Amino acid sequence: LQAQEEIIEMKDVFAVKLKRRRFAGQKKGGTLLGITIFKCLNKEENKLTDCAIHLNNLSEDHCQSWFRHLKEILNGFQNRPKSLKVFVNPSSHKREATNIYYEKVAPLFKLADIKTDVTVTEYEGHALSVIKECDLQAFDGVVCVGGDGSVSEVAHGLLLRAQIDAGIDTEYVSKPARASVPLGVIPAGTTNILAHTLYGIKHAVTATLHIVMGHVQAVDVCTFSTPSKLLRFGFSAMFGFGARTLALAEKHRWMPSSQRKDFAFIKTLADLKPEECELSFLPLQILEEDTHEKDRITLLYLGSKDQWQKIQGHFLNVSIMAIPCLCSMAPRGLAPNTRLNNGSMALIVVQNTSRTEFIKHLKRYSSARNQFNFPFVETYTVREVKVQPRFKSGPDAKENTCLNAEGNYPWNIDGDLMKEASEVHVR
Ligand SMILES: Nc1ncnc2c1ncn2[C@@H]1O[C@H](COP(=O)(O)OP(=O)(O)OP(=O)(O)O)[C@@H](O)[C@H]1O
Repeated sequence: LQAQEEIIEMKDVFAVKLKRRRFAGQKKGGTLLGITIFKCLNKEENKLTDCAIHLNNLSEDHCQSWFRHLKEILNGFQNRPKSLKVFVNPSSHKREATNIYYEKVAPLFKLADIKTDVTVTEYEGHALSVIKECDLQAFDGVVCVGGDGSVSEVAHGLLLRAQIDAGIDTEYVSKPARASVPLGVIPAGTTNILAHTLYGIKHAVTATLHIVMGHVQAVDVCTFSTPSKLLRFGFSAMFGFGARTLALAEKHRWMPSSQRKDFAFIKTLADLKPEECELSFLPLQILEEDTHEKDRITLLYLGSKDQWQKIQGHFLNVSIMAIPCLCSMAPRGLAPNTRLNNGSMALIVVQNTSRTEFIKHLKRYSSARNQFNFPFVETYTVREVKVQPRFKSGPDAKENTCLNAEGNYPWNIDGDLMKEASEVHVR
């Protein structure tokens, strides 16, 4: 019999336990059998899973000394969290976030000896109010179990708290302070664009293991403001079709969520209308070599810095995205021409066109073909954008069904509906 040698790298290990034989119901004691090492395994592309390796040895001294030694090495990994503040949204998707947390996430946190303080949110805005008040310094990170709406509420809360702690006026934030702790995202919602974009996959165990292993990824985030005040922090926004669809879906909250979204999508497509507005943007200077994918049209401004550009017209949709926004409908992303932390945003402008052409453009998001390769689509790499809708008066205004009585225009910010009458400045 030939002994097989296997190497386990400690950087992949996240827990070690003494293994004992116990009878059913027995909590303490038991015959020592050896030690068990828990490691994080990269099973397939982007997917992480945990696996247990049992090392059998009947000597108590031997096992205790190995256990202590391995524990010491694990405690030396400074980037791994020891204490986490967790928010679970029980109403996400089909109400399975609580189950996902207690069945898939919490056992791995326990195994890795991570202390948790869990808030199961009771209403919209609950996580935000807890973050404003809680002792964030007591935690190494915040974890959100839910969909994009929950994550963006928590991200907004963390950034708002960072401004307050840094003594910055939250009415108008010109140079935002960074969040003091990282945010972990466990996908459990209807849309999970943030988790999918961060981890390349929508998978709760993968997300948990990234958190346990202390993997930290810097992510670009934007401020959305009117000329007079900060509206919120966020990662992506849509104005026009993407926002009208959300506004209509929100009006039909009584429908089951996927049915509501399909209905709103089809109805908005049937009533397709352009928005008249003026877009001003500050292009980012990028070197030619940075445009990797040749098949994507990215208009790069190599001209002088700090020069605002303006386009006016009738637009079916305007997307402003600081991250690529991967989802099942768009596996390469809604904005594949930006990166998670390249300090820029993708501005994607869809000019008015026929419904048939617009559908062709939308269909390409799920195919391998370039969704921007149409004469009516323009993409820009920008640092700032201002969107100024042109308010219609007279009979035209009535036709504009998504405008409410106050003349507010809908915005889709990270899947949350926001209504604004004035210019919105994204930075
Ligand atoms: N207990 C609660 N009841 C109702 N809403 C809540 C509760 N807790 C949090 N929320 C709010 O629910 C919203 C949607 O949550 P989330 O995005 O996690 O779920 P979702 O299923 O992806 O949502 P959606 O159906 O909007 O796509 C968030 O804005 C959050 O603030």
